[in-house]
Order: sequence, then structure tokens, then C-alpha cells
Amino acid sequence: ETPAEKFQRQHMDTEHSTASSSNYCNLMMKARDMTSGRCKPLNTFIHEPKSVVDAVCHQENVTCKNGRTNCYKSNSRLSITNCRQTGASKYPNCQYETSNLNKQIIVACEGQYVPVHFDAYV
Ligand SMILES: Nc1ncnc2c1ncn2[C@@H]1O[C@H](C(=O)NS(=O)(=O)C[C@H]2[C@@H](O)[C@H](n3ccc(=O)[nH]c3=O)O[C@@H]2CO)[C@@H](O)[C@H]1O
Repeated sequence: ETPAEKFQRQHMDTEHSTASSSNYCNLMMKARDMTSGRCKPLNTFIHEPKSVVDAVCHQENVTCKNGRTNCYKSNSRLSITNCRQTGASKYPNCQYETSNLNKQIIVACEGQYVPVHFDAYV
């Protein structure tokens, strides 16, 4: 898969406007293949149309956490769900806390100016 496809698999959920239940992350982290080999500790899903998320690549240019300069912060707050692995979670039974938030997001963009990495929310 390309970096853009990987971003969509890991971070885009246009099917729901928010996390449907407290079990959302337990189901979605597995469904989107982030619990094989290890439990991915932290992952954010964005509940916005692809066009809205792609547009972020043309918004405020900011420095990424790793110092690269190809990150962009959304002008507006977006509907996101943060999945954080719980303390009790042990591979292969990955368990997550589900949090619905409305936050500006910061993504890294490349190529045809599409998101390839989720940097943070603010
Ligand atoms: N500037 C760039 N430009 C282009 N590419 C860049 C750039 N930077 C990295 N990549 C690439 O991205 C890939 C990748 O997986 N990076 S990752 O840091 O591990 C992703 C984080 C994120 O998935 C998740 N997280 C984190 C916080 C949060 O709120 N929400 C949330 O979901 O946790 C992960 C670990 O933090 C890797 O191939 C790297 O080379």
C-alpha cells in the first residue's frame, strides 16, 4: 500500500460521524490491522470526508514533531476519535480507551499533496 493508502487505512473513518460506542477502538484497531504483531499504542481516527482532510494539506504550514517542515494544521476543529491502549491491555488482546474529540489536527503531506502521516491534534 502507498503511504497515502496507509494513512487512509489507519486514520480515516468516513462511515461514522463519531465513535459509536466505547468498544469502537477495540473493534476498529483490529479491523484496520493495527493489532497484528503488536498493539499500536496510540491512533487517531478522523470522521470527516476525504476532501476535508486532503484540504488540510493546503492550510497552515507548521513544523512536525520530528522537525520536518511538511506538516499542516487544520483551520477548523474536526471530529476525531483517539484510541489509546489501556494499561491492562496485553498483546494479542489489545484493549483501547475510546475518546471522541473535536480538535484541530496536524498531518504531514507529500506528493500530490495528500496526507501521509498523522502528527498530532491540538
Ligand atoms: N513529516 C513527515 N512526512 C512524511 N512522512 C512522515 C513524516 N513524519 C513521519 N512520517 C512517516 O509516517 C509514518 C508513521 O507511522 N509515523 S508515526 O509517527 O509512527 C505515526 C504516529 C501516528 O500514527 C500515531 N498517532 C500519534 C499521535 C496522535 O495524536 N495520533 C496518532 O494516531 O502514533 C504514531 C506514533 O506517534 C512513518 O512511516 C514515518 O516515516
